Amino acid sequence: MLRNSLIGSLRQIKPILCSQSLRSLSNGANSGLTTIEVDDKSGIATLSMNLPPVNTLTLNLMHDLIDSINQIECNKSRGLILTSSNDKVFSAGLDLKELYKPDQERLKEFWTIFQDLWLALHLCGIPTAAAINGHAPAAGCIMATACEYRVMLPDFVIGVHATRFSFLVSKWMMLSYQSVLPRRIVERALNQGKLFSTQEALEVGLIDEVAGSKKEALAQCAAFIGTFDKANPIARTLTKRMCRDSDVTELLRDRAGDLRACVDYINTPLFQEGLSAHLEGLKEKK
Ligand SMILES: CCCCC/C=C\C/C=C\C=C\CC(=O)SCCNC(=O)CCNC(=O)[C@H](O)C(C)(C)COP(=O)(O)OP(=O)(O)OC[C@H]1O[C@@H](n2cnc3c(N)ncnc32)[C@H](O)[C@@H]1OP(=O)(O)O
Repeated sequence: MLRNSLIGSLRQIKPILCSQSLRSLSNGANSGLTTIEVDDKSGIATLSMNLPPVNTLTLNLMHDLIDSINQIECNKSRGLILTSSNDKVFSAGLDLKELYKPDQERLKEFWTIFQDLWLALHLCGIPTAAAINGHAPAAGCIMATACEYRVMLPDFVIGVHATRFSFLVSKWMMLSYQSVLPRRIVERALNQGKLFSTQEALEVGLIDEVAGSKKEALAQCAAFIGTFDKANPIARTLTKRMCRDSDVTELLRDRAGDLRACVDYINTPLFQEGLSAHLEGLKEKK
């Protein structure tokens, strides 16, 4: 709903009628794979992904995330912190099972909702931060880079390691990475399929801070959100959207073309063989 209105005019204040009252953040029509907690004092909403074992981005989780982001925006929270209920994994990225020998219609739906999720995070009108309390590979990293600030716990990895399995990424996913890291580092990291340790991520600027615990990470994200207190919220939202306009336009100008290219690529033997080997590798780990 929100995303559609934004697609019409990126520069407009979101013209939505939010009828829910502040703090009545039920998870209504969604599958309950996310939870929202609003801090009464700060007004900041913490959005947790809660799909064991590793928060893979399934259709349902992505649907719930988009629904929750909309609810948080509608309820005029002061900011949004994205995190995980799992203490080892922020998100394992896209659900690989959806990409293996896929049903074609379902694959289209899957990729479209992934595009929607990226747009929802990118265009979220309120300040956003990611408390990365576990591993964040692939789309887990892309979600974090769509937020405005990242705080990560030690001894985890983050990055887009797609080339290790003969995967490609769409240009808008690369742009997300590139909005946080210098182009030369993105080019090298994407080509290498590099996963950065927490310390390496801090050194290159992929994350903004390291925290000793999840509680500290949430506090550091909240402190970041507090830095916008003096900004007019409408001016801030418009400025954020202006800053992100070219990346978002890259996807919006040809969503259907992106979908076609992805579906075509996912169906290639190169992709399917790489994915099969990757899934085997995950099984053999045990
Ligand atoms: C113009 C052209 C454009 C082309 C674009 C085309 C296509 C798109 C291509 C790529 C898109 C990339 C984006 C993605 O996000 S792809 C997803 C990549 N993610 C991964 O590779 C992560 C794999 N997982 C891990 O590395 C580990 O699980 C992790 C470090 C996250 C956690 O380790 P841990 O030891 O705690 O847990 P595991 O025992 O490994 O996992 C538990 C359980 O979960 C299963 N699983 C893990 N990750 C995934 C996943 N992403 N999808 C589905 N299932 C996953 C794992 O197999 C275990 O299952 P089981 O054995 O218990 O049944």
